[in-house]
Amino acid sequence: MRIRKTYGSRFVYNSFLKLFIELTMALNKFMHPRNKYKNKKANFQYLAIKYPEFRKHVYPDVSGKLFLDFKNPDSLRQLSTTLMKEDFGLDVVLPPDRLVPTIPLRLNYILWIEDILKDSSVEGDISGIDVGTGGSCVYPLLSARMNKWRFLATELDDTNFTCAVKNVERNQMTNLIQVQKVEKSVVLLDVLNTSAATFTFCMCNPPFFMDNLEAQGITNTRSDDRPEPHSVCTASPTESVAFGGEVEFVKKMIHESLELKTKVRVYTSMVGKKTSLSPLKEELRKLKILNFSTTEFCQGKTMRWGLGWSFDETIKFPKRQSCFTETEFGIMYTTEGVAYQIKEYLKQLQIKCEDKKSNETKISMVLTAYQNTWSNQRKKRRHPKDKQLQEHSSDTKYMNTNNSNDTTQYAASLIAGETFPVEKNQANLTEIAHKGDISVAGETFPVEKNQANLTEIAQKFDISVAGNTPVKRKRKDSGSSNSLEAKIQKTEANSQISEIREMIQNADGSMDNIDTSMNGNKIKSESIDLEASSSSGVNIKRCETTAENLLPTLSVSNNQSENSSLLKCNLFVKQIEDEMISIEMSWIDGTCRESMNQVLQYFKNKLKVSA
Ligand SMILES: C[S@@+](CC[C@H](N)C(=O)[O-])C[C@H]1O[C@@H](n2cnc3c(N)ncnc32)[C@H](O)[C@@H]1O
Repeated sequence: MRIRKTYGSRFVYNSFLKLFIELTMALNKFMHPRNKYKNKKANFQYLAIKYPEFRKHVYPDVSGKLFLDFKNPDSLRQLSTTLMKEDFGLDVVLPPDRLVPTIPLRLNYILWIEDILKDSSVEGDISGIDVGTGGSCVYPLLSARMNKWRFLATELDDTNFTCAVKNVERNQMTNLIQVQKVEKSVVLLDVLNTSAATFTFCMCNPPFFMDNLEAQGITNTRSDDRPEPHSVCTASPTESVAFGGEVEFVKKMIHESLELKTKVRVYTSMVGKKTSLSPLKEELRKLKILNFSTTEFCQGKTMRWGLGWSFDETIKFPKRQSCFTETEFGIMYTTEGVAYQIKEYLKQLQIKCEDKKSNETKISMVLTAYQNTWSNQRKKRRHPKDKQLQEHSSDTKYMNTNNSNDTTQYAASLIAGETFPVEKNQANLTEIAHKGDISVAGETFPVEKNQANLTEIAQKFDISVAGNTPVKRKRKDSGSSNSLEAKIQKTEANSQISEIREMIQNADGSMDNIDTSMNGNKIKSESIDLEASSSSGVNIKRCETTAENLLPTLSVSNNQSENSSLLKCNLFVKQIEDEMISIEMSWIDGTCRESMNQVLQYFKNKLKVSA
């Protein structure tokens, strides 16, 4: 999994943040357990030695490892034909400019049908219909080879039809597979109405796009900032486009099945988009077809979904097993899964979470936090002693002490968390300064003059810098330095630096424009704009934080009233594309807007860690 981006919306200043979770982790481990490619990746080295045609499509890297260009349709075609030959003994020719079947993914579908039949105790002579078999005739050929199932394969496209017939003949399977040319308007009816034959199941990989514009990617829902797909789409418009796309195609199948009823014992179809499942399930319910089920097919970086329904009560669909119900912080690529995981984090953070109206593609909740439990987590893990210090801080803030040295020492400790706070402060600041210019009280200190800047900044923050200033110093604005408020502000100032540092570390990349302004003894962080260069970068924009805002973060108060909340915000987990989930937060109320950034950043780090 990859966490791609967070950003503050432009239309509401820092009130809306988004985190995209792109589901690009290899899905192989979620392949069907009997899929032969689950634990055995294709061995390009071996295949290149054995098949000269395949050899032409692989390239070695510097270490000698062979690669295939998944964006080259010819290479994909060669890979599929080679795997069919090597692993199934099938001689298949795929027409150019037509869909190239991905063998491991096609196997997942066949294995699911095997499961349905097994769970329903369907044995003996098995016959299936493959609606739109393609030029490869891949499902019938593989199923006939694996299970000796008989097939009626239909095809609309002339080129595909001719090619499918030849592939069947080439493999001497005409006794098991019959390919039939069909007309556009119907899916199953024409084929079955004229015959008394019954079938055990039907399967279909429908044309997925609703029109040529969608096929060309002009009107699809893919967001601009997503990376290019891993492999090229090889399907031609004639085979990939149908009016209304896959939803209308499968709906037509559902309606036709109402007429055909048990002439086919199990109706199934694959869909290429998860969002297609909801309207199809709705249609089934509307038509009172209640014996239905869905499944997930996972392979490489691709996911597809299966939908099955039946009018035969003896048909039992295998218990739905989501690829992503691995809990306890194994990533789950569904809105429910991500929401579940986020709730676990919220529990750990003691952030109140109230569920709001949700549906399959959008889960809503309202979060309320009364104290900052998310900052400096890394440090807390590394230095449990700091926790004591922080607890100590919570206590001391109620103590009316005049010992400003203690406060300074503690403030330094918060940053350093070590026995030698001064050196650590230096390291912190150096690290921040190295990332870019630092602006203090409206003045910008260029990155080239780090050392000079550090001394000056340190004075303003009341932080000692090794070699330049004494270890313990008093703030210049002594008027407030002895007061409780000053101590908290000072502590928070340092804590704030620490947080910035942590954000920098967490963002996995170099930062530009760290702009931390100090205004007297108040911190005003006008803009923390962290743009990481890495793909898992974080871009947290425009956050406004003042020391006054931050004060409640130290109030580890027993009085957690709504009014004193540090952060109250909406959180939405949304399925925005098949392979993309977003976590969005929008501000409702609270005393520290920056905290919303921080909590989102916390999720980002945790999700990444657990991926
Ligand atoms: C997405 S392709 C799937 C091909 C193949 N089954 C596979 O999985 O690789 C869809 C196929 O359905 C065919 N097709 C479209 N409408 C059809 C219809 N009404 N009846 C039969 N085939 C159809 C297309 O020509 C195309 O070959």
